[in-house]
Amino acid sequence: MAETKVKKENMEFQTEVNQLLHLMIHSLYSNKEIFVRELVSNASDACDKLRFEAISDDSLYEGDSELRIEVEFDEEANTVTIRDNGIGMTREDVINNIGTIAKSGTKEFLSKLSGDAAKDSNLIGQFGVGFYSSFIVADKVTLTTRRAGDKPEQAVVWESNGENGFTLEDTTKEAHGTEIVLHLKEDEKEFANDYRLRSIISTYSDHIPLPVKMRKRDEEGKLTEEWEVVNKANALWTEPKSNLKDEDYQEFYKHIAHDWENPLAWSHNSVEGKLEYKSLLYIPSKAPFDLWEPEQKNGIKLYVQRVFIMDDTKNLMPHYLRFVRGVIDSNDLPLNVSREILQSNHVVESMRKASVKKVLGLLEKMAKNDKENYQKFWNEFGRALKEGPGEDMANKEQIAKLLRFSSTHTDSEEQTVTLEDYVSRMKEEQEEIYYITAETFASAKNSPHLEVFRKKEIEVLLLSDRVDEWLVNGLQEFDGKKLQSVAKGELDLSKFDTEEDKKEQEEVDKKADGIIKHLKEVLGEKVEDVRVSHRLTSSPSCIVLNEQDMALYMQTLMKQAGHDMPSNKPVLEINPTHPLIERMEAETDDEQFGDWAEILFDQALLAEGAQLEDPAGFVSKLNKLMLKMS
Ligand SMILES: Nc1ncnc2c1ncn2[C@@H]1O[C@H](COP(=O)(O)OP(=O)(O)OP(=O)(O)O)[C@@H](O)[C@H]1O
Repeated sequence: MAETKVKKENMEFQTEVNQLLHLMIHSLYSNKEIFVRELVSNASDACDKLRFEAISDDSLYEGDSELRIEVEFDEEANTVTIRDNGIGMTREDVINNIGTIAKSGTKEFLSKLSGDAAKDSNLIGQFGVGFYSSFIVADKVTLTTRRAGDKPEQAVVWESNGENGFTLEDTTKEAHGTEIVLHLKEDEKEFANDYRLRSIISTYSDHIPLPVKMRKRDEEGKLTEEWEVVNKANALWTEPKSNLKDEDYQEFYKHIAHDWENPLAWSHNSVEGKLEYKSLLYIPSKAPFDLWEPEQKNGIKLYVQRVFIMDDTKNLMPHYLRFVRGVIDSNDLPLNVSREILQSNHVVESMRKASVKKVLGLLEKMAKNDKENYQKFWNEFGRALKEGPGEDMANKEQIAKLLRFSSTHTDSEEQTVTLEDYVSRMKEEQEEIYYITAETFASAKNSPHLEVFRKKEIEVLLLSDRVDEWLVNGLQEFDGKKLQSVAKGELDLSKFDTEEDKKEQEEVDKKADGIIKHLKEVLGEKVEDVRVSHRLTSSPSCIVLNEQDMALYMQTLMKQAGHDMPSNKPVLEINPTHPLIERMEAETDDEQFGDWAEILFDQALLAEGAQLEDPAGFVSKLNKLMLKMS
């Protein structure tokens, strides 16, 4: 059978790659040398993958099992070459991996870029540029690769100038793995230099567990054919802590997390006894771009006896701690551990439990000793941590102490109030922790439900993150004090009332009997009940839900997302001392009263972020009233 061989073909970059390349070249000029780290990281990942696959099939090594990365340069040709004998890529892999961006959320990410180089370079850092960083310094990149186990003739060359797409051509490559030649731009010659490359490698790649080699020099300083290892090549997590400096931990973090910024904190542990493992866990300083995507790309790197097994995003950390990065290296798991085994393995379970404790302990320490950094952490990852009490009952108490909120005490959007702070400010008679949930901070802060609390100077937590309803459901109580929504159920604040207040209230209640009855008749099936409010001081009415009901703005969101929401009827509460209600009481025209009643009800729904069933009807009634006033 005649073999159809593709000689050379031209292909286009995915639109997003073009955009990213353009931005990168223009935003990252102050950080050019990171291309070495990015390419070395990829090479080391490729070696890890081969080592893992070779556990079940060691013919993949093709007789060369000493995994390594080689870095070479040619001053005259103005090139830098980075080579690995890792897993390599097939033609199809190259098309899928290089020239396209498989990351979900890429479009959204690109739309966030502002054109301001400094800001964008930060964002690009979070996104991770990987292979494309080659084009910061090169005007042509040639990548030659062959998948381990394939025939030498199945190799392929990919080439691009970063602007007009790329070419793919079949070739022959004896060694498996990948070689990348960077043809440096005229003004980036400085990188084709022995000293410069060595120093970049030792800065960024000293502690990756693989040797990075460069050509040895002879006594006269001339390059020889021999290779020497230029990084320390020790798996950082296996080193005793006393050998390591902060910078070592920081650079290693950047390598494994594909991040550019230093982490906020880390915890390095060596566990011996029943189980033996080492862990190195980091809290990043910036949320990765995919933190809110359903699936994350990076997570914890699982090693077994120093052999990389897989990036795990599900089994070694709970979902609410999905931002944690690092390495766990076990001596107890079998080398051929699979994803399925990970899901129900008691060794994994124990390591996970202990690692969660480590992370929570690390956060506790930061919250206590380094408030500024903790606030930074909270602003980036607080919403993820808020998923904790619902997800991890066993650590609920500990997580609760780490939570930060906005409250009427500060009235500021920045979440700084702890539950312990709140409890310490509770009134003597107060037994519950009051909160309100709303779609935005402004609507929480300005909610009519808060009026009486402000008057009586009782603090209320202002919750406006999407996850907050889920949080309060999971948390239920703190320090023996129940969390109570100020917008749900009958509110009894009588214990905070003076005798005089109580008497006044009774009179108001009595006086309101007539209008309450009238409103019930008019609103009929729309409401569960109409009653006098003990919540309002300056608004005429508000909506109150049952204890178990989801907040109205959440019901709206769920409906929009296509969920069927059972609609329990709400309670309308009115403030009989409000001039509007007093004016209504005096109304003798039934039709007019009906319009007022509906408007009163609808506007209370609107204030809760609910959607009106008949918005046009509401507007026309309002217009009718306005015309009468004019
Ligand atoms: N040296 C290599 N050997 C084998 N495969 C490679 C190599 N370099 C890159 N790849 C493949 O190309 C893919 C894309 O690489 P790229 O560096 O763009 O992104 P990444 O490493 O997946 O993520 P990040 O952007 O976070 O670095 C990799 O996931 C890998 O599958």
